[in-house]
Parts: sequence; C-alpha cells; structure tokens
Amino acid sequence: MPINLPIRPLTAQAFAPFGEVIEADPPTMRLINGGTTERFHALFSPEIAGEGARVIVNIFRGQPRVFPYAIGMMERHPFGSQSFSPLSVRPFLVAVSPDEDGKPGVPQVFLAAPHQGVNYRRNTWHHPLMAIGAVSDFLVVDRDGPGNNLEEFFFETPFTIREPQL
Ligand SMILES: NC(=O)N[C@@H](O)C(=O)O
Ligand code: NI
Repeated sequence: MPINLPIRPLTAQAFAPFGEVIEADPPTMRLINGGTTERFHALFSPEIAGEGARVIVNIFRGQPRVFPYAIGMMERHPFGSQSFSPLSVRPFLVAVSPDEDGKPGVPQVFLAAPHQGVNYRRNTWHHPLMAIGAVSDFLVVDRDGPGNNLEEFFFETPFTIREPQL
C-alpha cells in the first residue's frame, strides 16, 4: 500500500539540509542604484565540478502533475547543484530525500509559494520538477559539462501525494 506523504510549507530552515530557498530574504537585502533597487544578495552559489564544467541558465516549461501523484523515483546530480525559480509566479511542489547509504530516504515534500524558488545542493536527492495547476516556466541554473550528471533511484513501492490545497 503506497504511503501518502504530507506536504509542508517551504521554509529556509526546513529545507536547509537540502539546499537554499530562493526568496527576497530581508537580512540579505542591500540598497543599490541610488536607493531605487533592493538587491537580495548572494542567495546561493551554484556548485559545479569536473574539468570543462560550466554553469548554465535554462528555462524549464513544466506540465502540471496529475493527482494523486506517485513519487516513484528520485534523482541527484553528482557534479553540480540545480536551482528552480518560478517565472510564471505559480506555486510548485518540491520533494527531497536524505541520502541513506547511497539511496534516497523517505521523500520530504514542500509546497513552494509563487515567490519562492529552491536550489538543490550538489548531489541532493530530489524529484524532477513538479509544476501544479497549469503549465509553468522556471529559470533553472545548473551544470553542463562532461560526465554523467544524473543518478536515478526507483523505489520498490512508490509514495503518493495528494493535490495540495492552494
Ligand atoms: N533532467 C533535468 O534536467 N531535470 C531534472 O534534473 C529536474 O530536476 O527536473
Ligand atoms: Ni534535477
């Protein structure tokens, strides 16, 4: 019987073991451009590894997931971090797992608010992009370069998540 996973609000503290929440966090703010612009500075640093690797910026256009949704797998990127910032200003789902002897543990699921993005630290187990409600665009900063930067793990029994209440 699949286990139904709870969905929690995304907070920097809860997400800290997995990476950073990308949001206009007041302590990071510095006024620039003669006081006309608030710069929320250095929210995270992209990580890349390997000879010839580079940081790239992409747009992912995600199709909304259908619920109840089965989380049957998790993935990770051993050679770099990966961030998702909403361009469509829509909420989305984030699922991450602790590493347990090279395999993902029970996924932790978060609902990201329309003004929040996430950066998955290098080699963090996560589920691929989960857009909700409508086709959604995301600005994605991650790593390009030689080597296989994708490791996948498939659960024997999928976990399920129900449609979040928005
Ligand atoms: N494969 C790919 O570029 N996307 C995934 O890494 C993802 O996390 O969505
Ligand atoms: Ni990924």
